[in-house]
Amino acid sequence: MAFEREKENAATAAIEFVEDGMTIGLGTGSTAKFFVEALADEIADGLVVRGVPTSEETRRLAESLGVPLVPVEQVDRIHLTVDGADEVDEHAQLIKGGGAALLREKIIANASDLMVVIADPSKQVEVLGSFPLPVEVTPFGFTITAKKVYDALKTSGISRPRIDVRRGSGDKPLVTDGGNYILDCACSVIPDPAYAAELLSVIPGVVEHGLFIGLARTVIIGSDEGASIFEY
Ligand SMILES: O=C[C@H](O)[C@H](O)[C@H](O)COP(=O)(O)O
Repeated sequence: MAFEREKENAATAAIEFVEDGMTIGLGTGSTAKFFVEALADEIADGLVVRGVPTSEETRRLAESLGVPLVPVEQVDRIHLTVDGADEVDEHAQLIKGGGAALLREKIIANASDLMVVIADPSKQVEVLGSFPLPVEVTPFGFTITAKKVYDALKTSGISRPRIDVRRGSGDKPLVTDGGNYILDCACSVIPDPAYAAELLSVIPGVVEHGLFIGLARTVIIGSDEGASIFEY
């Protein structure tokens, strides 16, 4: 797998943001996995924290590693969330959802005192959009919703968006943890992510989109030797 060392170094560096007694949002994906593993090592050494997983995949991983979890309904404060990203630009705006976990990830990140993004250098971009933007939609009426998503992306300045329903096993639409579908929107360039986010958010049938604007305050980029930390 590419960039494993860089991902692991970014994840390990994020441990410095963890303090005893914290409730921590646990992100999803191959980079977040390294963080959950690093956290499990700290817990084995005596750290006392509780995790709130952002996907069933992360819940299973955390349970298998002995990371104590708290049901999201019982959480009154999340001190920190550490999560990966598919793209991060120089304003800490993100595309997320490559692993179909964007809805829970955004709920938890938005509820956290601090969101720390961990990534390898391949995720850094000048302008968001090379990675197809995931948009989570309700199965009911999803073809209608897809047309509205197309119109919204055009209005936001994307010249020729291309939208595909993400497929899972047996070529059926992939179903998220929340029971929804994902539209992958190839945009090439998203000239105004905040405007695109605003337009997508008001479409009936759109449950959530993968643009994370104004949520990440810290970005950690791993390298072969260590990691660089950027504060916003
Ligand atoms: O839905 C998945 C998440 O947004 C992931 O955090 C994102 O896709 C990055 O994953 P990875 O660290 O595997 O590249």
